[in-house]
Parts: sequence; C-alpha cells; structure tokens
Amino acid sequence: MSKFKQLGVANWLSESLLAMKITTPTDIQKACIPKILQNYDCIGGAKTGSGKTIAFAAPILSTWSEDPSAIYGVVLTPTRELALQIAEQFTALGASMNIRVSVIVGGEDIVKQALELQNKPHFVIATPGRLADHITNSGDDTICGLRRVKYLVLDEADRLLSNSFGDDLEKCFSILPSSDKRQTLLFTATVTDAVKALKDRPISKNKKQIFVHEVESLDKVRIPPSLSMYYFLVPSDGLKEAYLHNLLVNENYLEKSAIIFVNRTRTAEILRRILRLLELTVVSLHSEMPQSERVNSLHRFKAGAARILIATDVASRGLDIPTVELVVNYDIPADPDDFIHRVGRTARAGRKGDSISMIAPNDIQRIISIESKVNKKMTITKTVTDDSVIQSSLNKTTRAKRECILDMENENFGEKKRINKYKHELNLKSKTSKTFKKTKRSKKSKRS
Ligand SMILES: Nc1ncnc2c1ncn2[C@@H]1O[C@H](COP(=O)(O)OP(=O)(O)OP(=O)(O)O)[C@@H](O)[C@H]1O
Repeated sequence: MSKFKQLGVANWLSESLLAMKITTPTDIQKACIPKILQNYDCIGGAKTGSGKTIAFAAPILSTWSEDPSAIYGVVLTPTRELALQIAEQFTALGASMNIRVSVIVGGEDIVKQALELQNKPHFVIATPGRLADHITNSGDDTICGLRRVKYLVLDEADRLLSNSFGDDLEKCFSILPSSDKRQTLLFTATVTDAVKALKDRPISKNKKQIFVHEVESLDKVRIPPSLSMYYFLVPSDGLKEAYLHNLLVNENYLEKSAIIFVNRTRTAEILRRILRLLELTVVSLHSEMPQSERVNSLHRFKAGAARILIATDVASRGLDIPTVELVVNYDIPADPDDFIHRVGRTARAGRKGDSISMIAPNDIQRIISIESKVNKKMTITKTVTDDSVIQSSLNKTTRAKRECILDMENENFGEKKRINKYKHELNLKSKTSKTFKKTKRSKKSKRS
C-alpha cells in the first residue's frame, strides 16, 4: 500500500500523487494528514519547502471526494502569486475528479470572479482583500456559497494574522461558518507569538486541535539543512550594483537561476533596468507592476526565459520554483522572518541551494538578529573577486544606472505609489475626523 494511503488519503489521490512522483510523506504531512482526516483543527509549523501545501490539500481533497459539494473549502493566502500557485496544485491533484477551483485575487476582473463564485466552485483560493471586497459589494447570489464552507485554510498564517490583514480577515470570517462548524487549518514556516497563542487559546472551543511545530521538536535551526548561507561585505551602499553584477557573472553562478530580493520597489525597477542593459536575462516582481505584468514575469522566470528575478517581499513567501539555486539578499530585510521566507525560495524539498547576503556597513545589527533567529551563522563566500574585477563591473553599472534613472524620471515611475499614498492619507484623515465628530456627539448627548 502507498505510504499516503496508509495515512488515510483517498486511493485516487495517492495515485495522483504517485503520478507526480510524490510517494513518501514528509514529516509535516505524516503529522497533519491523519489528524485533519479525524476532524482536528490544525496549526502546522514547518520549514520552507517541507510540503505544507500537500499537508492540508491531501486530507481536504480526500474528504471532498466522498461528497464533492461546493463551496467545500476556502484557502486564504497573502499574495496573488501564491494563490495562483495553490490553485494550480489543487487543480493538478484533483484533475481526475473534475475539480473546479476559483482564484479570487486583486488586480483581476472582479465581474468575472463574481460569476465564477455564483457557479459554486468546489474550492476558492483567495487573497483576503479581494474576497472581502466581494463580501462587501457583490450580491448574496455571489457569496452565499461561502456560508457552507467545510474547511478554512490560512496559508502563511503568521503573515495573515499580522495587523495588515486584520479588517479584511474579519470581513471574510463574517460570512464563513463559525469555527465550531468548520475545520480550520493554519500553516506557516515561521511560528510567531500570534500563531503560538492559538495553541493555548484554541480556534474553536468545541473542537479537537493539534499543534505541530516541527522546528521545536526536531532541531533549532530554522532553515532547510540543504541550504548554504553565505555573505560578503560591500564597503558602501553606492557600490552594491557593481558587486551584484560581479556576483551574477561569476563563473560559479553564471548559469544559475537566481532570485534577488530588495526592500523597495524602486530598487527592484532600477536593478532590473541596469541588469537588462548589461545583457542579463532578468524580470521583476513587485507591487507597483500591473497584475498582467506580474503574471508574465513569473511565467518567464519559471519557464527559464529569464535567469534572474528581482523581487520585493511580495515574492518572499511560498513561491515554489524548483529550479532556483541561488537567493541573493541585495538588501537585508528588517524582519528576520522575512529572511527565512526569502532564502526558503531555494533548497526546497531536499534540493541544494545557496543564499548570499550582501552586507553593507549599516546592516550589521540586522545580520546579528537574523543569525540569532535562524540559529546558524553565515559563512563568507569566496566568489566575490578582486578589486580590478569589481572596477570593471562598477564602470558598467555606473553608466547603465545613469541611463536608467533618466528613463524612469521621464516615465514618471513611482507616480502610482505617490497617488496611493495621498489617497491613504486622505482616507485616514477622513476616518479620524469622523471618529472625532462621533466622540464629540456622544459626549454632548451624555451631558444633555
Ligand atoms: N512528500 C513529498 N515528496 C516529495 N516532494 C514533495 C512532497 N511533498 C511536497 N513536495 C514538493 O515539495 C515542494 C515544496 O512544497 P510546498 O510548496 O508545499 O512547501 P511549503 O512547506 O509550503 O514551503 P513554504 O513555507 O516556502 O511555503 C513542492 O514542489 C512539492 O511538490
């Protein structure tokens, strides 16, 4: 009997898994699948690339196939690309059962999505903002299917439970069945205090719950064992482009597919343009790009048409691209958890991978926090070459950068962000003034 079948997974599904060459369950799958099949709520914490998606998809699809109703499950996830990827996995796993999966994310046609929801797909994979939008603005015939959902999954749960998603999540929960009438599954690679708190204060008082935290029980290192963590020092911020170029054309990495993480969209855009002028095949992924370009970039990168992806943290979570062999932290993230997710885009499912962090003088404190969080020290890389080679890269990147900045100014790059910022500020002001008026009114009425 297949090892997935031994865990209780349906026959047809263990055959689908076998066709994908997935035969032996990972630790998180062994721990979660049987319990989810026994109706437990579940909080699963395990390293990046350890197979968390199948840990929730396999039991949900197994029970769904016994009674293929709609809408059976909702998976919420923080980014659009991740929603698309999870939907692809559900679709591939359930192909033999004619599964229907809807992706409800921002940047796509909202009317088309409403029609899909009306047609009652079996599964909805969504970002909280867009699903909340439908709940607020679409009619009951569009959203009524959500009232019967059997499973709710929060993938990248730590991120979803952070403040930025609060209001949208509340809105989504408002229409879903209450926690004792559905099964709730949370998964993450970084178990934050907010996630841990749910262990002692269970999601539903009336249900059984398991808490699986692989990192705590097995070892203290929070990154995959097949990942090598390197760094090199950059004497000043102004030299970073040259050092990056030098690294990417170094013979050790010349052929390798790489993701370069930066902290700001503007840096992503400048680097994309510089590297393209220097004839590297490169695409980018950040929040200021239209959704169609985001999809296109990722598609070109996955297909190998571009060797390098420059990305902000919008790509740091969950993306599963097995060919990625190198992750570069061009900028060091402020939050060590973001570092764990970024470097986890390589060395997935037991494959080898390298991460290289470019450390400028101001980054030292962040590196200390990261090393203490992951419980492992980075080692210096030997690939960055001597000063004369850096000088050659510097001449090229300086010329290219000048040209790129001029082009970006002509194209008004960043305009959309500026407009959104003003809109946000105006929104806040109007909210504050409404609250102020309300408080004044209630004080007045108390006095009278
Ligand atoms: N049992 C298995 N055997 C072999 N490969 C597997 C198994 N389970 C999952 N995989 C593969 O491992 C890769 C990583 O899985 P997945 O994307 O679910 O990781 P994850 O734990 O969710 O990572 P992250 O925390 O980065 O989101 C995928 O390509 C998946 O197909």
